[in-house]
Amino acid sequence: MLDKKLSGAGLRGQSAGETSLCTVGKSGSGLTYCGYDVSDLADNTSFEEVAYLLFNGELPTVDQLETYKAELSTLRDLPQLLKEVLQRIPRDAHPMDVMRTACSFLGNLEPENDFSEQNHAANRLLAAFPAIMCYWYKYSHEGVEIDCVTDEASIGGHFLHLLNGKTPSEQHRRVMDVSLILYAEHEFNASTFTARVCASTLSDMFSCITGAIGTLRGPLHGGANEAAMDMIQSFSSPKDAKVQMAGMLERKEKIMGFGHAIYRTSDPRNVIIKAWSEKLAQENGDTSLYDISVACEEFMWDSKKLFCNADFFHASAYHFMGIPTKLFTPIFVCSRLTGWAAHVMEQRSNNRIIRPSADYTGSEPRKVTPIETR
Ligand SMILES: CC(=O)SCCNC(=O)CCNC(=O)[C@H](O)C(C)(C)COP(=O)(O)OP(=O)(O)OC[C@H]1O[C@@H](n2cnc3c(N)ncnc32)[C@H](O)[C@@H]1OP(=O)(O)O
Ligand SMILES: O=C([O-])CC(=O)C(=O)O
Repeated sequence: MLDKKLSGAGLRGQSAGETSLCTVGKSGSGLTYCGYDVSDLADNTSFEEVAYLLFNGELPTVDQLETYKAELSTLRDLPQLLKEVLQRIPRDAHPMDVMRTACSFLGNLEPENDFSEQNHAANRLLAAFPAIMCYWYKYSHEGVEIDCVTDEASIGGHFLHLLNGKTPSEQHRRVMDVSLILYAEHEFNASTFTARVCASTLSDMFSCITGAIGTLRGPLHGGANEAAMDMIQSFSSPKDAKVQMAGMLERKEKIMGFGHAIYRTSDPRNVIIKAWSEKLAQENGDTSLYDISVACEEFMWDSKKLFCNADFFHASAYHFMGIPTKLFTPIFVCSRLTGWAAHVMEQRSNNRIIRPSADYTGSEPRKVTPIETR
């Protein structure tokens, strides 16, 4: 929204601390990680380089990257006890609940004993999340117990390989990589702030990340990409999309994948993932979903000056790669974990317990009346 107010409820516009990890919505450059523009990172780096950057403050050299990727590869497999827990989670469970439970359970099996283990804990989750998601999905939906290890060099390729049981195309690998880069970090968003609040009590990494997953789950945050997909699929044509969306706005319904708490006129990630969605549409011979998505974008801008956030064109891009809609938000977890963990480390490095105050709006002081006379 052009006249968006960066103040008021929801702590909007208030500084809640310092970070050297990210800027969001600063004039000139929309989104930066450790000083690098996200579009530069999306064009010229891999997700593992971005993870390294967020955890270490600098991009890796060739040798550092090779060592880091080799370390991550050794951390991909899941302990048998975790596989057994995943087998017991029903097919109709929400996949974000699966991620939340698995993260918490891994924290029981391999606890972070002290903060010197924080990088290992973060890397373990980063390496294991794709297998957690795919192991549960394939077991509960297809009765298949997958091997959690692949020879894929990248996390994005590893995920696609686990999901489809075969080597992904170069294009799909690259789209996953870009997607994971785009979702990696976003300053004091709701889930990251949750992680920092938890970290500020000196809790462990697994608790911080488990809390963050629960916060990302909601449709106003990470859950929007799935909700956007359901909506786009319910439209039969670009014209139908515009008619239906007009009705939704009239009924004051929120349209998922549009608007943002910080950006006012555009989300810098949208143009990047939209371009990939278009390429994938061409590859798939799609003649409706991409055009419908573009019609939604035009309609929302023309009627409400609301723009697509990162989630909107992720929906069609993931769909074109054959990813089931219910896994969209868990993929977001695989990526944002890097931002969450980096913020946990940053909070720990200069900590004071996060404990704001509230403006009281309740009743005046009063006396308890005996229960029989109330
Ligand atoms: C990765 C991410 O987490 S990105 C966000 C993903 N979430 C979504 O896509 C959900 C849909 N979007 C929204 O609900 C909101 O835009 C949020 C939660 C992202 C931001 O919320 P806010 O900062 O409160 O929004 P903002 O101040 O811009 O809202 C201004 C007005 O636009 C309306 N508005 C904002 N977004 C939308 C939307 N997607 N559909 C319809 N109306 C909207 C608000 O209802 C509000 O109207 P009002 O003044 O009549 O109450
Ligand atoms: O910053 C926010 O409020 C939401 C978010 O995480 C993102 O857009 O990636």
